[in-house]
Amino acid sequence: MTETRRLSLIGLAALLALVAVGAGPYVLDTYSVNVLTRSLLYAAVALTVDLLWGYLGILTFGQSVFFAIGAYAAGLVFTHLDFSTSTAFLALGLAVFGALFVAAVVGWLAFWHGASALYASVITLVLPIVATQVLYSGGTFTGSSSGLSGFMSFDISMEGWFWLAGGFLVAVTTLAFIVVNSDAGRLLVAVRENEQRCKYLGLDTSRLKILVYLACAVIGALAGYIYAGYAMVVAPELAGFVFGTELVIWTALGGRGTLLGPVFGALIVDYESAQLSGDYPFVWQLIIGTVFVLVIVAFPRGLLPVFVDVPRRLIAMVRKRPAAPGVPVSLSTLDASETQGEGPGDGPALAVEHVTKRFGSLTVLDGIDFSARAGELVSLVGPNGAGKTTLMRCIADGAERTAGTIIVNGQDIGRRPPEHCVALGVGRKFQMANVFDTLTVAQCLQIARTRHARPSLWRRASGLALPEATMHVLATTGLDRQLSTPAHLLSHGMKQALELSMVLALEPRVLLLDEPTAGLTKTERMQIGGILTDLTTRQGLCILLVEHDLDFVREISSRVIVLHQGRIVLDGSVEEVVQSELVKQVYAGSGHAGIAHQAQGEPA
Ligand SMILES: Nc1ncnc2c1ncn2[C@@H]1O[C@H](COP(=O)(O)OP(=O)(O)OP(=O)(O)O)[C@@H](O)[C@H]1O
Repeated sequence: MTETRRLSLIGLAALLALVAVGAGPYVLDTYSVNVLTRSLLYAAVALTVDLLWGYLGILTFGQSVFFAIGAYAAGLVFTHLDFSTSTAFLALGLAVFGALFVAAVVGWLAFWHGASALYASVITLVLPIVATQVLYSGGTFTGSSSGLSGFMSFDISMEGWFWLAGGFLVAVTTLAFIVVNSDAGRLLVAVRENEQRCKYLGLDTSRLKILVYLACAVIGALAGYIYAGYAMVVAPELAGFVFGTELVIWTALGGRGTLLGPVFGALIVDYESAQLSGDYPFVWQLIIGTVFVLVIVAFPRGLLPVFVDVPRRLIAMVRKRPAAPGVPVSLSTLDASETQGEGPGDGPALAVEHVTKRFGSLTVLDGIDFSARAGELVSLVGPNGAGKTTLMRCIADGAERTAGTIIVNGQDIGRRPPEHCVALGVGRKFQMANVFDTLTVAQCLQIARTRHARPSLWRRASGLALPEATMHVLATTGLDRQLSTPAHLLSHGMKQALELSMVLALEPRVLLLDEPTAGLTKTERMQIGGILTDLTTRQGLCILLVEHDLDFVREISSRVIVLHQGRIVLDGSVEEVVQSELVKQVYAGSGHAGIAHQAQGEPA
């Protein structure tokens, strides 16, 4: 399907939804129109819970607070300053800026560098409790536990409020649908799936989370503002933990990560709750709770995925092949002039000076000193626990080391986080293949190019230009024929190759590879060896390689550094290392006789 056709279909669906909203007051009774107006606004807030939880992986109980900020901005202004056109705009401004201010403070606290998802959830859990207490203690200003009522509002009919609430919901849902399905929206899934990989691809995930959180806060506040105008009553319960949790329940019930699921979940459950609370005032909550438990036990992904998956599987069975996820992407090679060619000049590409790393009283690295030039492949070998991976971590993340200096391309990395080290030219491949499992090969590569090619907020690109080094890996390993394959279906070797391609797509000048051949077949090892040699000799990359396969090290290294108990015991040519008595003792002493055996011509 072409992009134009896809966007036209979304537009058509939005138009049909607007027609349904327009027809609502003519086919529904007055009671239903009244209740559904509230449900439509609640559904818009449930949508923000889905964006944060379903797409970004942040379980939040605090979205009720932003709804209440919008509602109270209107309630307070219309109560204390009377209603007029100017006070209506004042209240709207207060709603938006109040929500932005609170979201900025909470977002900064919840998503600062290094904060875990649990930490963010706890903060959003505390938020409604604090907000409710503030409203309770506001005396006559906030109306305390009774809230505010009896204020004047917009002169709009009940049908008008229904259309306004419905139009608002259709607008935010359509917008959210377009954004989450765009190239930029895919970043949300990438962060949810593997935030660490995102950071090491140079993406500022904290900033992305805060931006989405701010947008969700504004949507919640606007819904609250409309609610106050229509209901003409606001109460502390709007900011409460119970409402915040209900939003999460509606999202889970409808199907998180689907947008439409939470919208319908909120509409149906809120509307039915209103009906049941009238018909069965003492047991309605028990009925709703029981249904929720049954649905979640039977359909852990919620209801919408069930309705969507069944027809999708039937179509796939008829076609006798699964539908390929995402649009087909065609690859092209970036022109050499378009790639970042900045090297370190005459100096070393990487300089490690007196680097020390301690975990409490345990010193894992002790005064490491070495440098490496562009075009050099330096292998880091040593027994298990020598500190090789820790040294890689210190080079790729400025916050890791305890002391010492690391200079990349002539620039001190200081205490910079991984995403900033990427900008200096560091690319890190992890020991275990670290990719985005639910995304396709092409989508993983698109995410890796985000730093260089800003993704669209509404379109999905059908072409992807990659640096020559990445194209070389894709062609050599055959990954270029599997662009539509989800990463979790790839073999171990292909996943390793994909991660290497992603790191090379960053156009690094210093490439850190932690056991890239672990678990690979002999053929795959030879392929990777050829690629690494090519990267150093032809592309001029500086590669630091951690490797246990000493045959492999011998074949491709320009230099070998031997680490033992956190210190460099030898830094020399392959032959020097192989001949070294000290190195033989290091390996023999630790039970790893690899180098010692090889020096005597025996297989490792
Ligand atoms: N987070 C941590 N807390 C405490 N000790 C740690 C931590 N991470 C690593 N270590 C210790 O640091 C030492 C070096 O670990 P590291 O993983 O760097 O070794 P390595 O040379 O890469 O080993 P291998 O070849 O087995 O991967 C080990 O003794 C390890 O137990």
